[in-house]
Amino acid sequence: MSDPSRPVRTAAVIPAAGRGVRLGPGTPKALRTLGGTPMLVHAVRAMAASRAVSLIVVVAPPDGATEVGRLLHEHPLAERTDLVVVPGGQTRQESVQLGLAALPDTIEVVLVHDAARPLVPAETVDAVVAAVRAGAPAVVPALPLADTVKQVDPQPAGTPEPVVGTPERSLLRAVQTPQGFDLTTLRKAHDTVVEGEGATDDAGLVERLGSPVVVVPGHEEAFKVTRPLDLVLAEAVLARRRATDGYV
Ligand SMILES: Nc1ccn([C@@H]2O[C@H](COP(=O)(O)OP(=O)(O)OP(=O)(O)O)[C@@H](O)[C@H]2O)c(=O)n1
Ligand SMILES: C[C@](O)(CO)[C@H](O)COP(=O)(O)O
Repeated sequence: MSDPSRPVRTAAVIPAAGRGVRLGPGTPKALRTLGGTPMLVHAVRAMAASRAVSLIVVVAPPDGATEVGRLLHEHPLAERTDLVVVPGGQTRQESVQLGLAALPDTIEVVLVHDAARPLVPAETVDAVVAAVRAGAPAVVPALPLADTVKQVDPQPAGTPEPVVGTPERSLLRAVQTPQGFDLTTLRKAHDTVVEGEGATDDAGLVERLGSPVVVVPGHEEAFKVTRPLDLVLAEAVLARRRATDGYV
């Protein structure tokens, strides 16, 4: 177990290079506004709200790094948090890899947080950091499922899909971000696991190395803005926070 009084340099990589196809046509998802403020700015503030995080690397749309840099300049953070913007790639995995490449070797713990989860509370971020600092090489926040899940035999659109199984729901968790890692472990995972091997999150890459991954409690407000209805929910959560918590 590490000495909790020793400062551990912690960074956050925020992949924000996706287009947001499922949200519908428009500007890249991370730049769409929530309560008048770009989703990305909310996500950056959520990471900076954790006192552990001293560096944030934002991975911008490949042709949008200058615009994102300008935008973040207009929404400055407290002085204790450094900010770097790098251009992203064609897939989330590639974008995270580009973000990791921008981290100095002095960083020991890295969080990877979707720009598309703008409302994650600071307590969730801190719980992930604490679990990595306590010795887990990979930590994911997650929640139990509300729905029953069926495994199907996929068919072309319009054809009913035969059910082939019903996994035991109590054993399943819906995984969120930020996911936290010992930086050496995550770099090794990204260097080792080839794109397209089916990992849809960073912890999935670490699992493929055979390294342990643990779950800590996630939060309902850490949901991913994926489809139009998610934006409605996000606006409502934000309005409630602004009315009750003085959130900006
Ligand atoms: N090439 C990509 C693709 C995704 N992401 C980021 O990964 C996070 C999670 O992805 P998701 O919510 O699925 O975003 P999109 O890929 O933009 O969504 P869609 O699949 O609907 O286009 C987002 O913050 C997104 O910006 C990224 O940095 N680079
Ligand atoms: C990383 C993630 O947010 C964990 O739930 C998720 O896998 C990203 O989903 P995507 O739709 O594949 O970008």
